Amino acid sequence: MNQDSTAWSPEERHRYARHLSLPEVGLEGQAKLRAASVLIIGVGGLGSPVAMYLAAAGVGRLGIVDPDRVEYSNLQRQVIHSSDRVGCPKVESATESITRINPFTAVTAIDAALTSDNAMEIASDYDIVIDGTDNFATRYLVNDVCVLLNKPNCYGSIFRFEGQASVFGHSGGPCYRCLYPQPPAPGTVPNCAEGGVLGVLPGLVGTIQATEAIKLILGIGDSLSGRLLLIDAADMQFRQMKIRRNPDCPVCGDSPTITAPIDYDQFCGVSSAQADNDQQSPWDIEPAELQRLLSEQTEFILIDVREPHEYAICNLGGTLIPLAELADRHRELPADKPLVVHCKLGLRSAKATRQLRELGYKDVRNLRGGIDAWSVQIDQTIPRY
Ligand SMILES: Nc1ncnc2c1ncn2[C@@H]1O[C@H](COP(=O)(O)OP(=O)(O)OP(=O)(O)O)[C@@H](O)[C@H]1O
Ligand SMILES: [Zn+2]
Repeated sequence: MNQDSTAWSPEERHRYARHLSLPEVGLEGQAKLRAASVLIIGVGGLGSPVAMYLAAAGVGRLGIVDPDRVEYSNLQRQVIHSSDRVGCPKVESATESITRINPFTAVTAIDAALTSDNAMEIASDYDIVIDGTDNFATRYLVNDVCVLLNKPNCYGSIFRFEGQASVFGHSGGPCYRCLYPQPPAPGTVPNCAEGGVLGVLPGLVGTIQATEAIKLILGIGDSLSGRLLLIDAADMQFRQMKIRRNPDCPVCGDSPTITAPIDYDQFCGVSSAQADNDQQSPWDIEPAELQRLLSEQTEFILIDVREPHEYAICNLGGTLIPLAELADRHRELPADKPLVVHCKLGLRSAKATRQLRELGYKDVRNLRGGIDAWSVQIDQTIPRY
């Protein structure tokens, strides 16, 4: 404990009054909270409620790490940020909010990504780590670092209406790798940007992560270590699954083979997927070239393979045939005219382009980077979503 636990200002006593009257917390517990330090990786959907509640609860020192800037599309769920902070570094915006909530909480803001090179050094300075990130490479990194440093990892993840939470690497309990030894194949699990997410869901999951951290600090209750909580917000069902430590786990098992952070992009196949993505296909068309075709009134058919609800957000006026319907509806398309296919980011339309070529359409091209690239490079009035 880095402070005299009996020295409390009148303001602090007043601020924490409802904790002080709770026998499980009291002055002793509040002193534990004040002496504690928690590292929050990512101040997005999950990290927002985590940081706000830990600050409000009186955790003495918070570290926040995130390389991102606040965007309008974040504000539907990332409640630590506000409209006037769009464009600001997320850690800067979060620091302001935390300090406004509780000036007794010290904040270390790191405006950078947690990587294999910096993670051990950053995490070693904290008692507990909270994973508020949205990608598999970082989840495995956070997991391994926590196991290697023997720090509990309060984990949460969200997708659409569903969430998960657990505590990994705590007093002999399992780790994330014990539960998921292998990452999913790249591109098989859509992220929130592609799949969408109910705005309130990270509030639900993030507050569970914050609750687990507070319980660990206070040494009360039964933590989620060894249990995976599965939340379905649509039906409001909470289920749990027992998870056990895997003695063959490469990081927390009996004979670990991972003794330092590895290359997580490579482990998750991100680097090769990125390389494939970066590699220009001979069937690609750049936004500028499509713009030229449109302005020269060249005869071609523009096809949008997104979903109707995406088309309603913004469109380039193309014919809407969602990718899943293409096999049935391709006959609507003329076989003798050039086709340009697009979607949001260029991945679904790359599949559609392949599919149409296999079906015998000879002149089919894919808008590289999708309507998102069009919005950035050609027409900023088209909203990015
Ligand atoms: N390696 C990392 N180190 C630090 N922060 C990370 C890392 N990887 C991801 N993050 C952060 O985790 C946060 C996750 O938040 P969230 O999933 O709500 O989405 P987002 O990336 O802001 O939103 P969207 O996907 O809709 O654009 C983001 O702020 C992101 O920058
Ligand atoms: Zn493990």
